[in-house]
This record gives sequence, C-alpha cells and structure tokens, in this order.
Amino acid sequence: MAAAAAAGGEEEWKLPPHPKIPKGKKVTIIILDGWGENIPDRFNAIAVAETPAMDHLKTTAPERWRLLKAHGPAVGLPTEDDMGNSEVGHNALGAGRIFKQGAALVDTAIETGLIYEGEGFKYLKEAQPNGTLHLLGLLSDGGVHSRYNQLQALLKGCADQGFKKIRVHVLTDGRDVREGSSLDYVTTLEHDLEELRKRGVDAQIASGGGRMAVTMDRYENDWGVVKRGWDAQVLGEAPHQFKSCLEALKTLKENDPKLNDQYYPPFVIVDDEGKPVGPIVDGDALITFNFRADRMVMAAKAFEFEDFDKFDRVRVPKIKYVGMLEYDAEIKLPKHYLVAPPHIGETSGEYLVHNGVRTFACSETVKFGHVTFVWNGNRSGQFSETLEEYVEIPSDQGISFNVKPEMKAIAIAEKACEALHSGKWDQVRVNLPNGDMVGHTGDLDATIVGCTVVDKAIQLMLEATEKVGGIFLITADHGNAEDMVKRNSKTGEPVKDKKGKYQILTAHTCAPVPIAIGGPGLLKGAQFRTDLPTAGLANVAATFINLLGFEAPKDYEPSLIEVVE
Ligand SMILES: O=C(O)[C@@H](CO)OP(=O)(O)O
Ligand SMILES: [Mn+2]
Ligand SMILES: [Mn+2]
Repeated sequence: MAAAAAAGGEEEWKLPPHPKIPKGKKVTIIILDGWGENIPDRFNAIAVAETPAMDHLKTTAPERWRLLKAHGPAVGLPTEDDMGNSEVGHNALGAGRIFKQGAALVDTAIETGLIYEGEGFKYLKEAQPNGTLHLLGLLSDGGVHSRYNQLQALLKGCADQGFKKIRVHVLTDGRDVREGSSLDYVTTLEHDLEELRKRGVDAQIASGGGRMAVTMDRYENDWGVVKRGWDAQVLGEAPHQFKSCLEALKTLKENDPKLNDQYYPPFVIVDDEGKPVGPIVDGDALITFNFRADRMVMAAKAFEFEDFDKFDRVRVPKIKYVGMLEYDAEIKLPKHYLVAPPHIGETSGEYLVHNGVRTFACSETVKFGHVTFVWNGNRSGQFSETLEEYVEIPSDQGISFNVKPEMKAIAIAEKACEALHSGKWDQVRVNLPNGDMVGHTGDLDATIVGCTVVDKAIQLMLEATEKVGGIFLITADHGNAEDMVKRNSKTGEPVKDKKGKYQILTAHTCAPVPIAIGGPGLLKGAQFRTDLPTAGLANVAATFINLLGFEAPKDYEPSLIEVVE
C-alpha cells in the first residue's frame, strides 16, 4: 500500500516483480503536450500535419493503441465540462491516482465558508483595519489557473470579513478563454466592484496586463515577465497609465490591432492627479487567487523571499501574503495559503527510485517542470541524485511560439536518444510541447508545422528504442492542437464571428488522448485490456510500472495492459 510506504520503512516501498513482464527493458515515455483525438477536418492541426509515425502506431497495432480520458473528473476536475490541463494531466500521469484538484478544493472551501476560517485567512486579517487587500490573478473562466466565480465569491467574502479597501490586479487571459473576452470579464468585474462600493468598500482595479507578458511566467523561463508585474502591482510603475481598465484594454488594442489578451503590456490605473490607485505598500494584504501552481511560483518567490536576486525589487513591502493554494509543498511556498493543495505523495517516481529504477527526464524550459515537478506531485527536486537526471533544454525566449513552431522538439528527442544509447537509464521520459504551446497561439498553420516536427521527434525516439531493444509508451496530457476552432456545442460545426471569420480556439479541449505502446522489448502477448473503457491518464502510471517489470502499487488505478498467451 502506498500509504503504508509513506509511513513504513524501505521494505514498504518495494514493488513485487511482475508475474510475466521481465525487468531490464528500457522504457521510453513520450508525453505529447496538447495532443488530443478529434475528427480529421481542416481545423485539426494534427490530422492535417504529416504524422507518419503516429499514424503507423494507430493503424498497424490496434490492440496497442487506445484513447484515454484527459479532462473532467477523470483528472480530478469538478465537472465533465472542465477541459484538461498540464497540471492535472501530469499529476495523474505521474501519480497513478486521481486527486481532487485545486479548482475543486477551492470550490468546496468557498461553498462551506471554510476558506475564511483557516490559518491563511486569519493571517490575512492581521492587515486589518488599515491595510488594503490586493487580489492578483488571472481573470478567466478557464478553470485551468483560476475561475471568475471564485474571485467573485472572494471579493464579496473579503468585504464581509471586514476589508474596507480592495484593489484588484488583473491578468487578462485569451489562452484558456476566447481571445478578446478580457473586455467581458473586466466589465463584469467593474460591476462587481461597483456593488462593493455601494456597500461602502473602496474597491477598484489597480493594474493589469496579459498573462504571457506580466507575472505568469513559469519554470524561470523569463524573470522579466514577473518584474513587469512587480513594477506595476507593487511600485505602481508601467509604460502605460489609464483612468480605467476598460479604457486601457480598448486603447492599447486600438493602438496595436495585433495585440491579444495574452500579451497586453503592463498598465497602471491612476487617479485624476495621475497617481496610481493601488500600489502594494507596507501593511497591506495580498491574495494571489490562482489555484494552479506553476505560473504562480515565481511571483510568490518575489513576494515572499527575503533573499531574492532575480531582479531589483526596488521596494519590498511588508505585507500579509497568502496564495489561494500552497504552490510548492516541498519548499513551503507560500508560507500562508487559503486552501490546502491535494497531497500527491507516493508518486511513481518515488516508488521507482526505491526499486532501483534509473530515470532520465527531459523537456525544454516551458514544459520542463511538467515532466519533473508536476509529474512528481508538484514537488521540487529529484527523489534521488544518483538514480535520476533531469535535463532542461532552454526554450526560445520572448517570442510567441508560432514564430518558431519547431520549438526544441528535435533537441529533446536527441537528448532522449543519447540517454537511451548511454545504457545509464531504465526510464527515459520526455514532454514534447509543440501541440500545446503553438496551439495556444491560435495560429493553425504554425500548429500544423509544430505537430509535423513532433512526429519527426517521435520517429527519432522510436528508432532509438528499437535499437536498444526497448519499449515505448506514447500518450498526451490533454487536447489542444486537434481542434483550433470554436464549435457549435450541438452540431459541432465551426462557429464564425460577426465579421464572418472563424472563431479561433486557443484553449485546451475535452478531447480524449491517444496512448500507444510497443517496441521490440514488449512481450508478444502484451496488449491493452478491453475491460477498462473509461480509463484515463491516472491509469498510465501502473502501466509503465508494469512495463518496467514491476507490479504497480495496489492503490494505483489499474494498469491498462494484460499479457495474453
Ligand atoms: O499555458 C498554460 O499555463 C496552460 C494553459 O493555461 O497550459 P498547460 O496546462 O498546457 O500548461
Ligand atoms: Mn499540457
Ligand atoms: Mn496548454
């Protein structure tokens, strides 16, 4: 039992040998980020792209190819309408179980009111009666990093709890929700703030910017993004000043029609005298209201660390800072939070090091943490310095990935091939980002190029796996590139906007994802079971643990494979 393993000694971590599958075969695990299965029309970038390697797997070995659920409750999200995402997807892949995720945990904490009773909120209230409460996060209904109804509930709840002055620092989305929808969200927010003002609360938007340009960088790809946020939110400094957020969004887009919600530059809201209405100062309180970790870790460090050398903070306000969730349980960041995150322990990585399995993991910066930190249950670092090596290939910086849709897929594959040939590793695990990262730009042609390159990278790794007599397992964390257009939910027909242009879909989807296994090291009779029709990403960990020659921990979701004689 995994729980026993955590409590007990080394023996508890030992996994019995698989009754049929031998140990010692190298296993290549390839995660295709944002690669779902969908009808093959012209908005399906994967279907349009040349993908001979993936097509071959699907058509030549149907008993070793199937689909998996990668959205909604299958990955711990509240409802079937919740699209998948990298965090919940990689958590499920690495941990082999389904955990109620941040989105759901926050919903419950708000519904029960417990969010206001925990240590986090009490800490926040120490800023009363004089401190301003700041709320910083993604203005979105995507449910990937945040959800608007949670912000709405918090605004009201914080006013009920006695905060008299509230400032909101908005990050516009356009990645998980429709491009251009920031105007709608800000309009709704202004209305909600007006309601608070009627109750005598001084409530305003204080600053803003697009999520990809301001604050929400991840895996230390570009600290400049976090600095731009800091300057606007804390120092009240930005290249643009406006009287209102709506004016900011409209004017900036008028001046640069190519600008999209994801990339709004930072701006500060100022009063009639031109003074910023809400810089964060000593004595204030701050909630970062995103529940998802990866894109809040860097900002949380800037707000919380005394020793910090990533950029000059100029002024470090003494504030009561809480995260919606704890973003990194290993380093306890931030120290105070409103809702406890799911405890994702006893992950496959931890089991495997206890069983002597040597693992090499690699991706480029923008997805590096997905196959390491997130795979390991949002835990920093390695389980073993000697049995594991994590290699990060630097991502291109400061560009939108449609400009270079090849990204580092081939370099990642080459590193994996080297690792396979070195003989030093039993498990070689990579994430290929293109389907997702280019898919998020909404640029169909570029996404097609990205998917073509992914298939070439797959081919390289399949050949290396072949040469070393290994086994491969290819799957994805959620859909994205397989659908690049908004569709009528009833008919499935692509939707056009008022100008007659197809409405681009930059977001993830609820599509299932493929999984394929094979390679010369795989036993002849090994194939997918047919009695698990609703299996999802959480069934993958037991599967690769089997392929490495072990039985999976008993509390893991069942393995997808059987060995027929
Ligand atoms: O870019 C991100 O932060 C999300 C979308 O909001 O994508 P992914 O879950 O694939 O990382
Ligand atoms: Mn992803
Ligand atoms: Mn994504």
